[in-house]
Amino acid sequence: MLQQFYPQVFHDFRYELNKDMQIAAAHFINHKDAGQCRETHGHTYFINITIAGDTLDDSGFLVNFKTLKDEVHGVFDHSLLNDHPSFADGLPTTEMVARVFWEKIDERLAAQENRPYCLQVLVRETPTSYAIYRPKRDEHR
Ligand SMILES: Nc1nc2c(c(=O)[nH]1)N=C([C@H](O)[C@H](O)COP(=O)(O)OP(=O)(O)OP(=O)(O)O)CN2
Ligand SMILES: [Zn+2]
Repeated sequence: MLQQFYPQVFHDFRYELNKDMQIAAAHFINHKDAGQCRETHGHTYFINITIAGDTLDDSGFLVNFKTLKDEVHGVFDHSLLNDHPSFADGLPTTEMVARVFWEKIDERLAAQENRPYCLQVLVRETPTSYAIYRPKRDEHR
């Protein structure tokens, strides 16, 4: 599958993991330049999340894969993205979706003692369109 090709992030952490998931969600882009996307429509979003760190927790996990699924799928699956406060500006574009997912994941990871980092969130909105959010080094909490 095309979705199984991922752009890589270069880093020097000891461990890296990747979590894939899909969510079904609707959105509309509230902007004059959005064309047909101003109307509410749905996508199956394909998401790949890259986490890295030097230390594992006492279960031997960098982060539990389930934690990542809970933060994204658990919150956004089968929803209208525009209804979430994170998209109050009315612009749940692919780029913004990737950034919002990164913010939620990074906040959760900041609470872990072993402190893994989310280095990349890839969001594929259609078979021909995807966006990536990669934080700047000083952007982590
Ligand atoms: N930079 C962005 N451009 C567009 C976004 C976006 O989020 N960021 N979104 C849209 C639409 O919401 C649409 O869902 C995706 O657009 P597009 O890739 O053009 O969809 P198609 O399936 O029609 O693509 P084809 O390759 O032409 O079949 C628009 N732009
Ligand atoms: Zn769309």
